[in-house]
Amino acid sequence: MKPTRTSKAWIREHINDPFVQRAKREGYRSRASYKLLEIDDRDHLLRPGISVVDLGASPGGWSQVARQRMGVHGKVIGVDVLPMEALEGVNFLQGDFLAPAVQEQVRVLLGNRSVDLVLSDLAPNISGVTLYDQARAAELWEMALEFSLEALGPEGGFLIKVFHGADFESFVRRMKQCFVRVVTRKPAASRDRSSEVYLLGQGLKPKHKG
Ligand SMILES: C[S@@+](CC[C@H](N)C(=O)[O-])C[C@H]1O[C@@H](n2cnc3c(N)ncnc32)[C@H](O)[C@@H]1O
Repeated sequence: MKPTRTSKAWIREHINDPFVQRAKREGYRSRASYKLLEIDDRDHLLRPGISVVDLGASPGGWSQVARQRMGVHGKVIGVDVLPMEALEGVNFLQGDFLAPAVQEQVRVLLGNRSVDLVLSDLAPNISGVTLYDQARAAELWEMALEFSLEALGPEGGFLIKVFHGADFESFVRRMKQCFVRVVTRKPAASRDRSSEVYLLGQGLKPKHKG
């Protein structure tokens, strides 16, 4: 297929992107690694020995950062509908996170252990139909939140990528109902023109504690 003008512009921008070049040099699988590195520099989420579930893990940039910063101890479970090349110290599950059977597999991998940190960089494929895409994204946010409420320990954290748009404000309100502390992060590697931001919730409010 002949590349369109927009896809050519995207490829040019991608190749020239300083974070893409840096990721290549430094051995990260995606430019997204720099988003988590910056957030973690500020919020100190990744500590040795914790257990982390990385939703939307492929190609593995966030799981790499988690593993690096946690050292050899602790658990990292990655989930993605796409395949992911194996990463040492990361349990990867390929499947649709919206499927109850896939969430059950994550629980089995966790054993009886509660989760310290749920990361969600989940993003649906964009169809171009705004209302449909927003609804798909909001469904993923809600599922990731529901999973976190059930899986996190009382002091756990939940970092999620969301987009400004129809469901944004109501999702922020939901986060504030569930977590003691909710902050917004927009790391430098998140492009200015992108409506994405990251929400970080920490500490479950009493009615959500297990
Ligand atoms: C922005 S990418 C994640 C990049 C990753 N954090 C990294 O650093 O390499 C978003 C991912 O979400 C995944 N995804 C979207 N919907 C999903 C679903 N329902 N279940 C599992 N993964 C999904 C996509 O396949 C894609 O790999």
